[in-house]
Amino acid sequence: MVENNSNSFRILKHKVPPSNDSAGMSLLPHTDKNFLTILSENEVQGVEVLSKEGNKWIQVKIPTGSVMVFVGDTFKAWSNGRLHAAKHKVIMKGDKVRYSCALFLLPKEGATIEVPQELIDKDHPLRYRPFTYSDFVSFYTANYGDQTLEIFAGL
Ligand SMILES: O=C(O)CCC(=O)C(=O)O
Ligand SMILES: [Fe+2]
Repeated sequence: MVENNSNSFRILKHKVPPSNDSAGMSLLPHTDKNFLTILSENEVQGVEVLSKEGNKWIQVKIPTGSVMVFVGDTFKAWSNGRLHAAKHKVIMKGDKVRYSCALFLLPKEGATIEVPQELIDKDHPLRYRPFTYSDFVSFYTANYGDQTLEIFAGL
């Protein structure tokens, strides 16, 4: 599915918040919709990740020379929900601009995202119906919201 896949590369500039005392929401809470994201940042941190329990935002400092990897909703679906797609956001504080580079790995065009039989058993019943990434993204663009994957493909 990810063999001969396509990728999308993005450089984001997060501006300094209006006053040094204020903290600015620079990217709203979301899960990535793609398969996997590889993220690097300059020395200006700002990513916060929601704990799996959903009750705590954790500030993340990506060590210099390292990258952060996010499981996207598509990978979560393919794994039958065994992998967690962490919700994250960007909060800007201080007086330095943040630059981040993100490589978004997308499923092969037209590929059906379908849970492999090996990942389904009595303790892990099938949680997601098969879908294509482009249908999922179209649904997401038309219905921005929190539980997009569950609403779109959840069983
Ligand atoms: O800019 C960042 O640090 C995060 C970017 C991000 O989460 C995204 O583009 O999906
Ligand atoms: Fe993201």
